[in-house]
Amino acid sequence: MHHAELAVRLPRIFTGDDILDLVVIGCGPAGLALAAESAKLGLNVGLIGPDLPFTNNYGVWEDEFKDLGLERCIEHVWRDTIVYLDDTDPIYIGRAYGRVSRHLLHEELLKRCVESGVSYLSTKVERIIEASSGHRLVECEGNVVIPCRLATVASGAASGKLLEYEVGGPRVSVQTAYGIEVEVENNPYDPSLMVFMDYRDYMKHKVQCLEAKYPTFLYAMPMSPTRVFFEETCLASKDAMPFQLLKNKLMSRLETMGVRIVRTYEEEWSYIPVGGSLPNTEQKNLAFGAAASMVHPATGYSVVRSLSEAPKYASVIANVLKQSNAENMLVSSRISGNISMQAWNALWPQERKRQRAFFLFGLALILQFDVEGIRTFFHSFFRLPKWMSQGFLGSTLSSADLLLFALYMFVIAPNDMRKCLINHLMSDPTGAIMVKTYLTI
Ligand SMILES: CC(C)=CCC/C(C)=C/C=C/C(C)=C/C=C/C(C)=C/C=C/C=C(C)/C=C/C=C(C)/C=C/C=C(\C)CCC=C(C)C
Repeated sequence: MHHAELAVRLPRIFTGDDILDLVVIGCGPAGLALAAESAKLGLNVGLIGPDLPFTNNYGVWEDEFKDLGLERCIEHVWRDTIVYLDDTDPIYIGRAYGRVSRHLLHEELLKRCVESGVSYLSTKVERIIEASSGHRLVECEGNVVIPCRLATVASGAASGKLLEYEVGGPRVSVQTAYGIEVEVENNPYDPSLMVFMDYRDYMKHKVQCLEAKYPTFLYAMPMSPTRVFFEETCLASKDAMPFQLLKNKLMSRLETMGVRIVRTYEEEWSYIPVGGSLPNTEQKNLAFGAAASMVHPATGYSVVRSLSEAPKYASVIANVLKQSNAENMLVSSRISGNISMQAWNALWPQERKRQRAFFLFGLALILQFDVEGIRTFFHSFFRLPKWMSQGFLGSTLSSADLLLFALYMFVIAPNDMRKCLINHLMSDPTGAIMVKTYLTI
């Protein structure tokens, strides 16, 4: 039912010689949100990409989604969120968590596109080139060419061939997860609490299997006393953890816990590249969402950030286009070369780069821990004042706040962990890069 909705509900891009103000490539949450917000500002916007339903189950903090005016897209809310690290008392985070209905979110973003007058073409983009007039020409499958003044790539982390990234940046790591929504007997989890992380050692009293030594955790959304979404998650690893391994680990975990699956509704494989380089901010094509490296390197979350930055980024794009219009009338017919750069600088100002350098340093820290190390680390993380841990997860701490965050973490961490933090700062290359980025004005 959700198939072909974009094609049915949005007017088709007219492929004559009309020049669109903006073409957005990619129909995920980031692409749809940016297209709608830009068209709302009066731009003539075309959206290009395959017409597919959203496939991932998004989990969000309820307050963040409410702030975006999207609470009606949440299909289930847990009044609190819980973290189990070991056999000591669990940690209550004191924050409601929601499961986003991917159908309602798709529907809502599509509605915003319809209302603001976005046009659409269901096809694959092959490359984007520059016309002699300075316009962008978006070349699609079947020799269809769409001229536009600016093109923004928002087709996720696999947008590589349409964009250039800084060379020599950090290596990409991967967050992988295998999930199932199931009907079960013996669900041990309270249906009023969302299980953000369960890092407990479920194999403690058993012969250790191969999978047990990997530091993965269980993310669980009990929808009712018997229906649960379980997801075995590897927060980050240098090489993607094979899905089969995650699946085996989930199955033996559930078995050890005495949970018996009586029916499977859905299976999910999630692969999220984290870290990696920033896009080259001198290129003429723009990017947004995961394609623009907006995924939080230390958590893998990105949807809320893309949705919340879409209005601001759209207004930057509208302004640079307006400005270049005025300049063109005065000077020549050529689009001035630096308009893309202004948009890039608005997306990745030096302050954002500092924050990201800190997150990459955090990601490298996580990568080197074994299960025991991760438990000790998160014991400290979840004891931070709320504004710090929430701000870290939501990317809302300034670069100065992040230094305070690091110092606080150091103060409350046990001695071994303190040593580890300082060692990491002194010896990991991401530490030196972070210091250098912080010192660049
Ligand atoms: C479907 C989808 C979308 C998905 C699926 C998958 C999943 C389920 C996922 C999930 C995820 C999660 C849950 C995540 C979470 C995360 C977290 C919590 C994270 C956190 C992190 C943290 C960190 C990184 C931190 C860091 C820290 C640091 C770096 C610190 C430092 C410090 C120092 C260096 C010290 C200094 C001092 C002086 C100088 C004295």
